[in-house]
Amino acid sequence: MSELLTAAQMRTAENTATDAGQVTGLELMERAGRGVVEAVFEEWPTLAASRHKAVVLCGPGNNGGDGFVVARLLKEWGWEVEVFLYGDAAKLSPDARVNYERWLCLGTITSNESLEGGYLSANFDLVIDAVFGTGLSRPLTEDAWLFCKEMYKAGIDVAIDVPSGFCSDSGRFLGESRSDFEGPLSVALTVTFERLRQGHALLPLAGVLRACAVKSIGIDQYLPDFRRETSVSYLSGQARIGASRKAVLNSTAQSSSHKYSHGHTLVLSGGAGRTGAARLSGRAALRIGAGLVTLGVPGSAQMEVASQVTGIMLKRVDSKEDLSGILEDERINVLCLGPGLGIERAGGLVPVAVAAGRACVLDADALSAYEGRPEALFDLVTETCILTPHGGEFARLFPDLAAKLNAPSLDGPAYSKVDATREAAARAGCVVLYKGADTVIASPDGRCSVNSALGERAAPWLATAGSGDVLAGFIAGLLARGFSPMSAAETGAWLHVECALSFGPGLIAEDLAEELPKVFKRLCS
Ligand SMILES: NC(=O)C1=CN([C@@H]2O[C@H](COP(=O)(O)OP(=O)(O)OC[C@H]3O[C@@H](n4cnc5c(N)ncnc54)[C@H](O)[C@@H]3O)[C@@H](O)[C@H]2O)[C@@H](O)CC1
Ligand SMILES: [K+]
Repeated sequence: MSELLTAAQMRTAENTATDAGQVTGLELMERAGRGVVEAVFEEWPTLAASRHKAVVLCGPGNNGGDGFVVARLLKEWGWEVEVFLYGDAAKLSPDARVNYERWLCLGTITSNESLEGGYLSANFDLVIDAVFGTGLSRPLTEDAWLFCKEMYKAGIDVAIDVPSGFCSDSGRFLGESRSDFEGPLSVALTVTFERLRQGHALLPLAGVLRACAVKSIGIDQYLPDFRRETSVSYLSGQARIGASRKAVLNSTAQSSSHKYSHGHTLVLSGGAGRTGAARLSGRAALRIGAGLVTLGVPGSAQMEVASQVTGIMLKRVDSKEDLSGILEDERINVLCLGPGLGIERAGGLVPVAVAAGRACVLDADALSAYEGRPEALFDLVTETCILTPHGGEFARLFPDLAAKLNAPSLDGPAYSKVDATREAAARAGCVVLYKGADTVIASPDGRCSVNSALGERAAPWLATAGSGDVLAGFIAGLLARGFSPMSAAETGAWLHVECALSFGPGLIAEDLAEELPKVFKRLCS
């Protein structure tokens, strides 16, 4: 269950299932409502044991329909339930209408005038959001916002499918940000169906969700064929590291093969006083399993680096010619450039490094050196390269994509970080890893993954100086071990978060690579 779905993919699956006569929309709605109640009792078992008071806020579409089902089921369970409706009951979608009428056999619809003045927070144990789901196609209208705002102010306990107002493909709140609500936005439990939606893994929505439950509504067989290139994988949870990757990682701890059979990574360092970043990358590459790591250092920094490293070799690299000379050694199969490299030095060395045809991680200054002339970089790089920009570097290389991503989203589905990273990879012609707590990795052929450090994998302490240098080193080390660029980026990013979670708060960048043995031991046991 590691794929993320777009609203369109889910809708297609639902339609295929109903067109095939396997199930009706009404039955799917019943299963969805039942799934929500099940998830609530699983999350808070004490709620199942006694009577409580719930309020369900329903919208005009099928999300609202799910809400009417939940209201009925909780009422039948013995709870006190109130229901609010946004919109005109006469215009409800047909399935929602059926469930609205079923609800009216058990209860009433409370007038929306009661919503104001803290009514929700004062009167209910559980506030359930069934206003809008995956059908939200435009920013909330003013009256829709007024309705939803009361719910946000009270704090949403349960959001059905997606918290209302957020786009389930992009994780973005549609429209301009609301100056009349300052949050904090937080949703205790979000219940969705069959798979997480893409937006559940992306910021800002992913930062709002405290827990997500995924419930089956029996249409798994109608979901897209995830072996196709259009799917987006979700790298989260303990089970996300595939058997083959695990085997290779396992061998890093046990192998008796010759060091050169595990690859040789060359990390290029900046000058005196700026060598720490490359040292972090080098150490990370070594820890993750590169057989050998060499730091390419300018003469002025040789003493500084020599006094700091053990287990890593040093080579003097002052010029392009020095680098070309070193690369005559064909056992060097990976280069890592950027951390602490300096813009000027990067501008000189990147073309030589990339032209050597080895696998290549380009990070930090190796990317910033191409600000204003990104095409020059895209002309150079090949499919053996990986670009690992953070937000600022991404905007330097892909200013138009960054602008699209940052512009207010006026239509759903909104342009997402997945869209931007995929476009970037296609344009650059290589794997792009767009960093963040919601790291997105895309390859030029359209394959894409999201690696999350949010929700159950939240590791805010990972946002520490030097953390990105370690990630570049992890990826370089995995490339040295023979991982493909996409696989190296995915596995490196996943392990990066695992190390942070394993270490916990107080982490500094130096700790990340040192935590790897513990993470490997757990993975391989
Ligand atoms: N289609 C199906 O078979 C199933 C759908 N399910 C539920 O149905 C939801 C999707 O249902 P819908 O496609 O009906 O969409 P929604 O219920 O999410 O919203 C659509 C309704 O909201 C209105 N609307 C959209 N944007 C608005 C805005 N900015 N301001 C005011 N009104 C706006 C639309 O006019 C429409 O009436 C899912 O999220 C899920 O909860 C589940 O019941 C499972 C089965
Ligand atoms: K909702």
